[in-house]
Amino acid sequence: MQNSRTAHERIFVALDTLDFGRAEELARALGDSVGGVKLGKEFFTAHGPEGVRGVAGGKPLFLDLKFHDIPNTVAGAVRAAMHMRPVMLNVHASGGRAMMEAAALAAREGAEDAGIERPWLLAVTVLTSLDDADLESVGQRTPASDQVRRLAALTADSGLDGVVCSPREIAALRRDLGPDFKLVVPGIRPAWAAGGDQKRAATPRDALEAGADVLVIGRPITAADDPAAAARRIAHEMSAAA
Ligand SMILES: O=C(O)c1cc(=O)[nH]c(=O)n1[C@@H]1O[C@H](COP(=O)(O)O)[C@@H](O)[C@H]1O
Repeated sequence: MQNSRTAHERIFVALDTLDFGRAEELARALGDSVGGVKLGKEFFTAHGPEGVRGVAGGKPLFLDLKFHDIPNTVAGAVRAAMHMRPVMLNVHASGGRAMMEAAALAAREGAEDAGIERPWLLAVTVLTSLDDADLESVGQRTPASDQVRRLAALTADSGLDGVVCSPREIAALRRDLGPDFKLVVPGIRPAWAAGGDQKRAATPRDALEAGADVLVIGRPITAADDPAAAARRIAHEMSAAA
């Protein structure tokens, strides 16, 4: 996938719903206001690959299935995912180097088999819904910001294109890993939107200024009375930062 230039092209809208009709309607209504759609575990578990192809249509697709398993299993899943023609796909960095290397090889070979351009292969670092106290409760005493940097370095070393991180870590990762490493960023909350379950969040403008490549935004757009207007408002706020 090419790095997008205009603000709205950098937005991938998260269509987190079980309702196929609603996802289709949102994808249609938001068509020109965003750069692409993100379909993840909620929609995929309900509607499978066929549902994903149906909703994405020809739009750029971020397939967010966050694979995390032994290398052989993840490689097979990545290969199968290529038939949904994603431009971005993710695994969990905490699956480790061997898993990520297997995923990278599978993405190269799978894309060739499916006759598509190889998607950006990304690794999720520390979920944006977790803070330092949550990490500590699962035995992880390193602060989220340090853990994200550690996992992002491992991701780069394992040959992936970039990471999914929170807006709070963008600046440090840009310094650590340079301008070409892809930073795809959920946990985006305009000042006028509800925070919900996102704990490491920031505004679209701050995320863009810090150096995000793509912003993943769900409820601030999809739960708005007029989703297309909300997406345009966010793109406008981002343009002010560019
Ligand atoms: O990989 C992701 O996309 C992801 C990683 C992460 O750390 N945090 C996170 O929120 N996401 C996804 O980004 C989207 C954010 O949606 P909203 O919180 O509604 O804006 C959801 O679909 C999440 O599954």
